[in-house]
Amino acid sequence: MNITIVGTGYVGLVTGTTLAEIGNSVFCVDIDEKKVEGMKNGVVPIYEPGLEEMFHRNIQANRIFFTTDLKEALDKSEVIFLALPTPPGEDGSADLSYVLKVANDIGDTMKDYKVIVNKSTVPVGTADRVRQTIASKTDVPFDVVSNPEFLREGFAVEDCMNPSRVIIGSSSEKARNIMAKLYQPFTNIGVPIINMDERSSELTKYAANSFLAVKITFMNEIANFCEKVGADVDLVRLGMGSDDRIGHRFLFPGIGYGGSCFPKDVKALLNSGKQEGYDFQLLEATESINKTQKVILVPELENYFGGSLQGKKIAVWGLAFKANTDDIREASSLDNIKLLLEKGAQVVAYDNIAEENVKKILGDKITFAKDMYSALDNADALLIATEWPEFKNPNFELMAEKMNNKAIFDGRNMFPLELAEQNKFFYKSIGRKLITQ
Ligand SMILES: NC(=O)c1ccc[n+]([C@@H]2O[C@H](COP(=O)([O-])OP(=O)(O)OC[C@H]3O[C@@H](n4cnc5c(N)ncnc54)[C@H](O)[C@@H]3O)[C@@H](O)[C@H]2O)c1
Ligand SMILES: O=c1ccn([C@@H]2O[C@H](COP(=O)(O)OP(=O)(O)O[C@H]3O[C@H](CO)[C@@H](O)[C@H](O)[C@H]3O)[C@@H](O)[C@H]2O)c(=O)[nH]1
Repeated sequence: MNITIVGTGYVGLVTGTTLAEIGNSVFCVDIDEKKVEGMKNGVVPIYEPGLEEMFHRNIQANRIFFTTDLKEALDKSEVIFLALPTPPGEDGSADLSYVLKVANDIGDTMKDYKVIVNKSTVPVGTADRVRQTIASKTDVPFDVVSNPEFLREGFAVEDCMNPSRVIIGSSSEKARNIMAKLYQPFTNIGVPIINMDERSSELTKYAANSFLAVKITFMNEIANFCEKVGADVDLVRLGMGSDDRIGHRFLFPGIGYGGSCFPKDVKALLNSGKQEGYDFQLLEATESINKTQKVILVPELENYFGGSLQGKKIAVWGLAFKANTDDIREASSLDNIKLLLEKGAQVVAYDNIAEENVKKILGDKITFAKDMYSALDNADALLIATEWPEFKNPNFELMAEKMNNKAIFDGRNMFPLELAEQNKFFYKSIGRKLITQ
């Protein structure tokens, strides 16, 4: 099939590359000229495990193309995916200007029947607005489909190649048949297609993300309470998760959830609720708890240093909002660094993959170390903000040699408490206690 993808970010580029991988011809459109030029020259603009190899393979096979010209791509394709940003506006509502602008441009240029498939995360009713926008510009027939994306950053290629389900929100049988044909290589391997109306499909995406944000937040509260009552969250987590109605996933406590999706989507659903006169109290609480949780270790650091962080040198391991990505949107590391700087501390950070993105916003306010150990030179404490695997089994002897103080504040519960104790480190993690029997 010939496909256009509008927007080549995490969703668009990975969707485009994987659809090319299964044999389609894919035309990727972006307004960012530099990005498009780079991709034409083989530069992958984001970090996603497995993407680079697949990207080059499909360029070589002449199955994926890049352009800034929407019209050129539209003329060649029957199915048009929208993978455009829907960032939060000032009131938290999803900003639909990118999606509606492209809908408008499609209406202006479309010459024959198209299926417009929205992959962006959008509030209920957006498919209707896209339909109205296009219809106001043209008499050419078309259909609009809601097809929310559930990929996780860091596993985007794996998730796109092995989706848990494909949601198709459409009232048009013709469009549903085209989508079924497009996704047939996945249904073939047992992935269910769930057909529904556009509104239910749009809400499914917000409901799924908000539920996961609530699940994490609930566990963060349990972890905080564990500390009050002398329980260990790792054991509670295992005990709870073994009930398959609960499951083990997304029960890991830490310094809050971040990323480009959970914070934004919780806000957007809250805002949609308000517009309909519905008060999502659970989401209100989730948002507020997460804000506090993100910086919950800063007061601990202050206490450790007798109340002031003035002049203290704090090493931060990990800047990305989670491991295996260069994405720093709403990363807990940034909230912590901002607060540490406000409190007069100096920050030396280490994250090879996300460093460049942080430099763009923090510039010379902090310094960057070339490896995890040199970040510790004369550091008064270490704060771990991202669960990069390389932090799992560090060389404690080397750490002790480099640091002024043997103090670790671990926002991602990276290693067993026993390990820190054996190495005589002060070690504060989230909701755990040393079990000695
Ligand atoms: N990142 C994720 O993990 C993820 C997962 C599922 C769903 N989503 C949703 O998918 C959507 C896209 O997210 P993303 O993270 O890929 O965004 P992104 O910001 O990484 O990428 C968006 C791309 O769209 C381009 N763009 C903007 N206006 C354009 C226009 N008029 N024409 C062509 N290109 C244009 C931008 O230049 C950018 O390259 C959002 O609604 C998001 O909520 C994201
Ligand atoms: O047990 C857990 C699991 C995750 N997190 C945090 O939650 C955030 C989000 O993690 P994750 O869901 O793995 O990353 P995303 O790439 O943001 O993916 C989410 O958001 C995407 C965008 O909508 C959806 O497509 C995915 O299904 C959904 O998992 C990160 O800050 C993690 O550190 C925890 O604190 N504890």
